[in-house]
Amino acid sequence: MADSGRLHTPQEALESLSSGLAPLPPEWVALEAAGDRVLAQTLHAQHDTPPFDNSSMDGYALRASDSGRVLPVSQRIMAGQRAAPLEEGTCARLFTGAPLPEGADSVIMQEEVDVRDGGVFIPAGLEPGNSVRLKGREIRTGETLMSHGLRLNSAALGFLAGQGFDRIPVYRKPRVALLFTGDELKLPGEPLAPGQIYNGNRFMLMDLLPRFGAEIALVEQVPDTLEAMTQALERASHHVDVIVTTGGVSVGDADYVRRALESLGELDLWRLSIRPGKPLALGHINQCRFVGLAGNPVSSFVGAWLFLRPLLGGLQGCDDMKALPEVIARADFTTRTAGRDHYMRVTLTWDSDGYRAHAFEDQDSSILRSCVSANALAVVGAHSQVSPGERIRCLLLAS
Ligand SMILES: Nc1nc2c(c(=O)[nH]1)N[C@H]1C(S)=C(S)[C@@H](COP(=O)(O)OP(=O)(O)OC[C@H]3O[C@@H](n4cnc5c(N)ncnc54)[C@H](O)[C@@H]3O)O[C@H]1N2
Ligand code: MOO
Repeated sequence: MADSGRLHTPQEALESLSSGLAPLPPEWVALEAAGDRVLAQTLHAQHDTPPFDNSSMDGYALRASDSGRVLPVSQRIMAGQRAAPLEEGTCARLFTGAPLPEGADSVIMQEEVDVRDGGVFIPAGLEPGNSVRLKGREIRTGETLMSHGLRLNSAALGFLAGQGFDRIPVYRKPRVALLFTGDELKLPGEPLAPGQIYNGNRFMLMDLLPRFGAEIALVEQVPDTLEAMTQALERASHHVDVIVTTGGVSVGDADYVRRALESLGELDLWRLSIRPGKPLALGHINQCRFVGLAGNPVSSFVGAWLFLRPLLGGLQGCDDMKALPEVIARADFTTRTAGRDHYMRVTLTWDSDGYRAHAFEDQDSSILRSCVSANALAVVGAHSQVSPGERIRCLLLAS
């Protein structure tokens, strides 16, 4: 049972989330579907890359010791062709990526030669190895190609393709249920009656969580009753790895989420000493993790970056997602905080003095506009003051 009396630190929330956290089972996926997935095995090079010595220039291959004279051209080699051994005292016309013929040890680019009747004049002093990309220069057979836990970016996919991998072992994506509370919520396209608003969190989280590797398996608008929320949580807990709710975790008369959770599982922690996002609730129903984000859109947004990203990262076996990258920036604003640490939405720009942080003027947790241009969260401790030019810690919003 969570201690409802005091506010918890973000560190305590992260510790609660990481307790018993293990990657989901691995699965094999096609290379083209492996972008942003996390490697479930360390992979080793299956062959040397490049697989053969080849030219890095359009030009001529020769024995470096033959430079300083006119050499007849004995063959022409395009990329993708097989080369014959280089005849003594000749050169081979070849192009970038073409295999170096056996016997040649050097390439000269075509701009540096003089093509004459009967051959090509090669200036003296050519060094062996010139403009040659040696077999295995990038990686050799058996060397570690990529380590378990790496999140695969576009370059990694290209590199794996270069090694001939067409299927990749990755951790299963966490399946997430998104449950929205709030009888005032409608969907864009529907008319708004007095007192109603559109469900912005739905579209924000459906876009954001897949960027953290989640598969959105269920999206539901739950009526504001204890029974409806209990039933929705119960149903979802059988189908997903993580249930995310927004709204209904504070102290209002319609805030049923915690009670519904406690009737089915455990509330591990409730309320953080942060702004925005104070009423965050963490818990579980059997193996299914529960994260109750505060309903204010900025509270949901910030809570997703600070707590759902590391949780989803842990379920995918990715250590890099445990914490957001940090930089120090100079504040471009003045602020004074009360009793909670403030995660201010800022736009970082770079100038000759380093990073500069511009804060959106209205930092209320209902103002999602403050997040639209934000690329970082500036962390300002409780009971403190920031003046322009002061150095502040900023967490980069890099998924
Ligand atoms: N007496 C107190 N009142 C409140 C406290 C408190 O400590 N004592 N905490 C405040 C803080 S801080 C926050 S944050 C909010 C969060 O409360 P809930 O998580 O219960 O959220 P709701 O009350 O359901 O909604 C808050 C606000 O956000 C709007 N909302 C909700 N869902 C969505 C959505 N999907 N898309 C767009 N907007 C949404 C909702 O209409 C409310 O305006 O509680 C404070 N109150
Ligand atoms: O904690 Mo609430 O998110 O400040 O408004």
